[in-house]
Amino acid sequence: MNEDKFIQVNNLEKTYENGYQAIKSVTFSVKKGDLVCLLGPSGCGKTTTLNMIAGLLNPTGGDIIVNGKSLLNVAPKDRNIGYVFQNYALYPHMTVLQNVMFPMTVGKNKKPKDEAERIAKKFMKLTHIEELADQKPGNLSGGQQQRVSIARALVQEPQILLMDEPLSNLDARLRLKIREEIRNLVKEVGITTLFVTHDQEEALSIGDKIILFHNGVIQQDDKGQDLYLEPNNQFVANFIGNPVIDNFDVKVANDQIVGSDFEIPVAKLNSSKFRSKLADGDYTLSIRPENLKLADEGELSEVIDDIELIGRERVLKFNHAGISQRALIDLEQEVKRGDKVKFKMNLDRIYLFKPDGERIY
Ligand SMILES: Nc1ncnc2c1ncn2[C@@H]1O[C@H](COP(=O)(O)OP(=O)(O)OP(=O)(O)O)[C@@H](O)[C@H]1O
Repeated sequence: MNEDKFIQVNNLEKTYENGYQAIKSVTFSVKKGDLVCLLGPSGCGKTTTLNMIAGLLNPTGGDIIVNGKSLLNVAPKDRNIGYVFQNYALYPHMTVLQNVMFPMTVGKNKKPKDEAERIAKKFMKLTHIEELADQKPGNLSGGQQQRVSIARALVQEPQILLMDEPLSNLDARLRLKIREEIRNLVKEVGITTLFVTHDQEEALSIGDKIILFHNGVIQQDDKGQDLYLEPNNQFVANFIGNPVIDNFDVKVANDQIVGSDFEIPVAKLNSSKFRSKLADGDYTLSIRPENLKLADEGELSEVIDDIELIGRERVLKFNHAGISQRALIDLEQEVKRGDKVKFKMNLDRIYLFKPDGERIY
């Protein structure tokens, strides 16, 4: 078995019975022990992919191989996969201990009671719910219920763990705490995990890598930092980053990039960063707000409309050719609403996208 391809998804497809193609030839692999996030907007196909791996849905094409073995003809209960749902799915009439022990009291994984209890307590310790053993789920907070469902998924020592938006029912502060706990836990247990989320910040903070979906197609499969710094296309550039990336309509002609009220000679760009030849035509020039610097001379002359404080930085908002844009600056720099300023673009950090989203620079 190749540890780099512990999970191998090959040309996976799913067309629902109504003819809707939710997954279009998706291929990716996951390294043993990694925590990989499936990220994307609502409806992009994350849950469909997870459910095919779990065996809750049948693919209409392709294959899913885990630890060198295809899962396609293996019944869901025999796949040895742990699944943590968004809504916890705990048994309300059972105590926490009974819930966590449950998978070891039925079917082929049935274990003697004292052994089941010992294993349950081991995972309850890891998920910090030992003191809740005799409580019923109805008496627990959302975060505690989620810990119970994670402990219950882990007791069978599954070969992989699937988590579908496990934090979405928690408040913002608890989400931050539990996501750290989940990352520490899966690393401690060493279990290969697929984690579905629509929250880019969550994915960037916990994923060893991120697979970004849109319309049933993988847009980029990379480390978080690479999605941020080297987006494959316009969708990735727009989806990743907070505040969002600035986009300017430009035309390339006569070796100049011409926007509304600014011009950049193509010769000033870094020739090693072109992915293909820059033909004349329409493009979007994109730049992250932190790569616009206040300067005495710069490509953009703007009036600041609004200023927003976020942590140690400030977001300056301005309107360029009818579109609201942003620059991110340090707190120390003096700027007020209504000020006329100039921004210099870091030309090593701009992107040029064709109208179909393909990245050229
Ligand atoms: N049983 C079904 N029949 C037809 N279409 C479906 C069915 N289930 C899901 N879909 C469609 O397939 C697409 C992908 O759905 P999926 O649930 O995988 O998205 P998702 O990325 O997990 O989104 P969310 O975050 O909203 O759950 C959506 O457009 C959805 O409407």
